[in-house]
Amino acid sequence: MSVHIGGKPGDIAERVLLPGDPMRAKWIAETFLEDPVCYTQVRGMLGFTGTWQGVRVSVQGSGMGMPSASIYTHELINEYGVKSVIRIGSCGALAMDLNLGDVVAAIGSATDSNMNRARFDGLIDYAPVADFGLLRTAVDVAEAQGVPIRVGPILAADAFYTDRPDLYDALADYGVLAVEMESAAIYTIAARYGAKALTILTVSDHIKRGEAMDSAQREQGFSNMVRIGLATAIA
Ligand SMILES: O=P(O)(O)O[C@H]1O[C@H](CO)[C@@H](O)[C@H]1O
Ligand SMILES: O=c1cc[nH]c(=O)[nH]1
Repeated sequence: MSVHIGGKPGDIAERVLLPGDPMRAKWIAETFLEDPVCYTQVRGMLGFTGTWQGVRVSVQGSGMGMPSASIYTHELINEYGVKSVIRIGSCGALAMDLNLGDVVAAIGSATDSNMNRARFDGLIDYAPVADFGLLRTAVDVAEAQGVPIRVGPILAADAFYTDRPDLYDALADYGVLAVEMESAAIYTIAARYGAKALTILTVSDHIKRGEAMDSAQREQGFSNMVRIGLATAIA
């Protein structure tokens, strides 16, 4: 086991879906995977391995925010040999033409996190980006599944409750589609250690319009995103 994941070597597939919420990991495993086995419950951050369409896939909760997601991404890649991580998350939309339930694929991730400034000594504004092959596959499988997918940049924010909504307005002016809290760290760590990463999100809230999904909308919207994530992972 690693410091934060209880699985033995070999318990985790090379392809991992990474939802923030460990209960979403459980729901994905029980709803979509065949023969899911829970390999970790450390800190309640559940992880499962099973198969989808005959291919081994794991689903690992990563928690909220970049410090937490960094730990799981780092250990999955470096301790368990994971080759691709696909974040499956919720987000708050900034773009006015996005609606609740829409699926977004993050081509790149701006961030207010200090983690990359520390990495590059404050001298470089590193640009965390998706793996192009995974992104292209996700777009293709979404099209094949008949699910519209919006590709564009997002913001990975440290704070869920912001004191600076004016900055969100400014980012929207630059085409930033939505806000979540993990993608920049996942993209950076995957790049650093030679793995592939993609973030796929479902719009659970519209920040500018003050809208939020109800539970029925969440389930259907998240199902679309999970199917795209799984099909991308095994392609
Ligand atoms: O739905 P998840 O994957 O947790 O993602 C979003 O939801 C959490 C905030 O409610 C943050 O983790 C944010 O990134
Ligand atoms: O508004 C939102 C919704 C989901 N996740 C976020 O980080 N922000």
